[in-house]
Amino acid sequence: MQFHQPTPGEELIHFEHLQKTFGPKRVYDDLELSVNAGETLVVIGGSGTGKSVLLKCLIGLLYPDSGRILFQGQDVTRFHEEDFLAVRRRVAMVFQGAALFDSLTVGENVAYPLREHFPNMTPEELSRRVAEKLALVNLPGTEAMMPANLSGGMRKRVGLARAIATDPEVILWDEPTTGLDPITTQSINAMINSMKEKLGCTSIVVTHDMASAFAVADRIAMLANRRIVQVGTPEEMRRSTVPEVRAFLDARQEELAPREVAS
Ligand SMILES: Nc1ncnc2c1ncn2[C@@H]1O[C@H](COP(=O)(O)OP(=O)(O)OP(=O)(O)O)[C@@H](O)[C@H]1O
Repeated sequence: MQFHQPTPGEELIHFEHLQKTFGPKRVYDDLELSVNAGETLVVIGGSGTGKSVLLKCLIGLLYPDSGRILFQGQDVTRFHEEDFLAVRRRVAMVFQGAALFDSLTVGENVAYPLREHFPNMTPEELSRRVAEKLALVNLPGTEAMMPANLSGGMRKRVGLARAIATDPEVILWDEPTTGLDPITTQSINAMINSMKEKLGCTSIVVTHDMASAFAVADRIAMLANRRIVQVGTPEEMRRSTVPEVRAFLDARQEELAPREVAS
């Protein structure tokens, strides 16, 4: 499967009339969403609304019941496993819990997708690429460390280095800041922004964390009632009058507001 180098701003991904059920549970009715090359699109929505399922459908871990998912105009829902290899080289997923192989060193973790996608890469080239990606996530020289000896934030960054090892054009971030302290959260936000600025990557970020959403988003899409109810810039979303968006943001506002302390 061949894809061309996307031009910034062109429509890269289009979820079209997507329907998905799990048994009696309907997750999407008629979901529509476009993602443009070079942008960071954040998907927000309540728990269980189908944010992660959207990412999994894009890389073929799940299939929609009907509708299409166009990647540069090609319908990935019709792809066979071998075609998805080409998609997965271009679209990398950073999983919620970093999902490192605990028995492998940091360097071997980052080299893993390179060995899978480029079996003929020389050991020198492998080491060079691994060192380059670890430096990009501010973990230079950590190749020999074991995942068990890393902090949560470092594990996330190794997970990111592994995800970007194959130089993907698109990065999917599933709850990248969940469970992290404010300082690590900031460094992950900075990482998302720098992937766009330094490497021109397109990102889709799924998150509950509105502070993080506003820190990284070019556009925010809100998933509710089995469809995307609004897509807009952070400013447009802040001023939204769409009831589902208002209710979601107002609830988050209360969570974020400092609590009054009774004297
Ligand atoms: N493989 C699966 N088999 C059955 N049901 C599933 C599967 N994957 C997801 N679901 C269901 O689909 C719905 C959407 O799940 P999804 O993980 O996308 O939600 P989410 O919006 O990412 O939620 P959260 O924010 O809590 O992670 C949920 O009801 C979930 O239980």
